Amino acid sequence: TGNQWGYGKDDGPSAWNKNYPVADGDRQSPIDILPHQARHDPNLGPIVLNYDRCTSINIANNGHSVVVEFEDSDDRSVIQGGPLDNPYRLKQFHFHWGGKGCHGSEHTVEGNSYASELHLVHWNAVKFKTFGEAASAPDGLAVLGIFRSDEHRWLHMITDALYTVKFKGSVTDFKGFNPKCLLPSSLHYWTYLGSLTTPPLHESVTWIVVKEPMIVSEKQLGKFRTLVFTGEEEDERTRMENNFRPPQLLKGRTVRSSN
Ligand SMILES: Cc1ccn(O)c(=O)c1
Ligand SMILES: [Zn+2]
Repeated sequence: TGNQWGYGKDDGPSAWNKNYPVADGDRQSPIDILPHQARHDPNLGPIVLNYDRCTSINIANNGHSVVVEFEDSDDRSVIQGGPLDNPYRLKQFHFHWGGKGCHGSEHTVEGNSYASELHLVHWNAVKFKTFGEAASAPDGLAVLGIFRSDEHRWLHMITDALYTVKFKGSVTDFKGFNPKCLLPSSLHYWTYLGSLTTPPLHESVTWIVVKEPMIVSEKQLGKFRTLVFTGEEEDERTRMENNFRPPQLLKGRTVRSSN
């Protein structure tokens, strides 16, 4: 009904263009990254993350993923540098993952998927007044994508909280979590202009995909699969997994690489 979408056979990525024609647009995400065809750009400086004063608020199951929201009423936690012309405020982070052990990342590298992908979503509060306004503007969002391949010491803080958000619509407090602990040591990256990977698929994202994957264990990934897409009040329990969109056409875009 209406703008209802999901990852199933009938409401999944191949059906999204019915309600969201931009799905067939010229800067859609994710993409398959070909490192040897990425243009090394010496002008691309390092990514700078100022998360030390970030304020996490809650963790929620929104029926598509598990999301940790942050206080974004000021510039307390921002990403800047790299391809970005100004600081972008951290709004939320969430994950995409696969079924039992198989692929699950959204971006792929030379056709290879990782088990999962973390997205840290930021918005351009210099140019726009609200996240909603930024989300539909070409330079409105910056999403940091981090591949997740096998045991991560800090991830237990997330996986230990997942049982509290098993059902769609559940929200619990999640304070004092700094997502910097989820990042790999080196922040070398690929960057390109793309879109949200879920409806409404706005072509508003400057993607910054970190090359080095973070390590999570199969056990930890298994805990993400204890979540369900459906609400507690619904009778069926549809396990939350394979909530990723496959790679989209590059359509002439250039992918740049930091050093
Ligand atoms: C804003 C937004 C919404 C969904 N997803 O998957 C994203 O990566 C970013
Ligand atoms: Zn995402």
